[in-house]
Amino acid sequence: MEIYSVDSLSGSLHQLETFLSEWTKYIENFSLVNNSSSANQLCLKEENDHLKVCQSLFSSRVLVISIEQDKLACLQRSIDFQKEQYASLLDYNSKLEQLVEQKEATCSNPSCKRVSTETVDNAFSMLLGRQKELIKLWREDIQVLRSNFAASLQKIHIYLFHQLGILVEKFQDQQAQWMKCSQENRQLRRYIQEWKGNLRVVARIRPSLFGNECNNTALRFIGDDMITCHQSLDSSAMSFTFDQIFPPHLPQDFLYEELQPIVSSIFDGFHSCIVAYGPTGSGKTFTVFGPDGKSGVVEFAIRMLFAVTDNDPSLVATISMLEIYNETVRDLLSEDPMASLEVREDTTTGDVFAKGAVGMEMASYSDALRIIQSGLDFRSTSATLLNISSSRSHLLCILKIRGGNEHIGSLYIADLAGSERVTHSHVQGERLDETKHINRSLSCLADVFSALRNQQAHIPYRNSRLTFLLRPALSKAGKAMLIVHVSPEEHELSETIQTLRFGQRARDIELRPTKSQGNSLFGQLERLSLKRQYFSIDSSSIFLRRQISLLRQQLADERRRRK
Ligand SMILES: Nc1ncnc2c1ncn2[C@@H]1O[C@H](COP(=O)(O)OP(=O)(O)OP(=O)(O)O)[C@@H](O)[C@H]1O
Repeated sequence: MEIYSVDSLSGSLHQLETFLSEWTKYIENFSLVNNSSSANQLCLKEENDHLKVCQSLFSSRVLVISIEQDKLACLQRSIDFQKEQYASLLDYNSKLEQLVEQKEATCSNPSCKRVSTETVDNAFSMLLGRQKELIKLWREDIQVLRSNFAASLQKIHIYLFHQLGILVEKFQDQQAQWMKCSQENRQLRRYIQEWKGNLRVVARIRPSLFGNECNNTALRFIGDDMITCHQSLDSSAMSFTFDQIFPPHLPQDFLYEELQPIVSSIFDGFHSCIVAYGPTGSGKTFTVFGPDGKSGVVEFAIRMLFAVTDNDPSLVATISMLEIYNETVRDLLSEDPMASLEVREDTTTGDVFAKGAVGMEMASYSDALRIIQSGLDFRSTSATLLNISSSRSHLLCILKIRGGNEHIGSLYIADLAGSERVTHSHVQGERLDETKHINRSLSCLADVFSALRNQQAHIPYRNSRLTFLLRPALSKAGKAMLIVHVSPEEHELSETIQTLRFGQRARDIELRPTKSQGNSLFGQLERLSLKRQYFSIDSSSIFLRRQISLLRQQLADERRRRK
């Protein structure tokens, strides 16, 4: 609602008063004029019109006044309402002031203050006490839990330690049993092999030189005597069985056990040979001389010889080192290692030798190592694409045992030069000539093996210097071990397969007895004696096994009793 101000109302009343006084003056003037002549009648008419205007003006003013009065009444009502509100507010304020005063009076009273502080203090200290009690209880609980935990932990430790002990014992037991069993197995296999008179063939896989043998999915080892090979992803597996397989990373010493019988056969009057065969870079020199030139097969054989000759001063051990380079035979221990030697045959004994080759007496083990090193210094090696130090010749270390003037036996250890594909090695000139000679003499060796396997009447030993010199060991009176070497690299797979095939075929060779010998009385007697040995070993191993299980039982009983 619009509220009019008091000023605007009083302005309207003032206007009305002014109008009324003007009207009175006008009436007085009119009576004066009425008293005059007719000229005054015109004037009267005008005045009459004017009066009409004034009347209408007056009636409009009256209307305004009544509106203003209404407004005034409304305003008055509003003022009254405000006044009422104000009065009630004042009343409420005074009540509030009273209350505030009362509150202030209460708070300023010291006794009242003390009471409330004490109450709060008491409540607070009570709470604090309760909290402390709770903390103490919790601490005690934690202490108990801790000691329980430590005790449990100790119990668990003792239990686990005990269990571990049992497991270790079991493991050692199993390991010993396994070692014993595999040793017996090997021994039996060796006996069967000797009985059959075969050439022993083992395979050695060198570790990858690029550290990626795990990537080679083509080669798989099955047990300790079988290897399978996939030529391509969709081809079926070829399997090769050997007398023993030496996988990569198997230390050199594992070979020694296999070598023992063949090395010791030298004292039984045999001409034996150990031949390291394989493609270039497959690890033949590593096997024969070791990485340092003194921890290979040669070093092991010499140690074995000295173990016997040291106890028998009548026995003398000698060594010769012959190199077959481009089909010429050289003596690496002679004063002129480049001189070419002739290969001759002693028709009475059947012995084959290089005429004029030095047989150096080995005074001691260290003396032997020195001699070997002096021979190796003259060996023909050179760097090729496939091997940084490739042997370009076949090397024969010939160990002989003499008793007085009598020749007892000999062992030929051959580190053959590696076969290589010229397309792979890209050799030229002198190296190409060497490669051709190497490959040709290796193929002569394969021919000899093939003739032996087929038991041909003529064995082509004389086709190469290598096979001719090895004839005593590769004949029916000889003993031989072929170590085929292969590389695990995938890009050398075809060489690997070729080498494994060569080894596999060699396994079928029977050096003795031949069919006719097998049927002879001597052959039958020999078989019988070997059979007996075989069965006596078998029965003694059964007896030993029984003894072991009995002892184990006793040990277990004793342990139980002590507890
Ligand atoms: N069993 C092994 N463990 C570790 N490294 C090996 C093993 N066999 C071979 N090697 C390494 O492989 C490389 C080639 O070996 P090695 O020279 O013996 O081959 P090779 O067959 O004699 O070759 P070549 O026919 O060309 O003379 C060498 O670096 C050698 O140290």
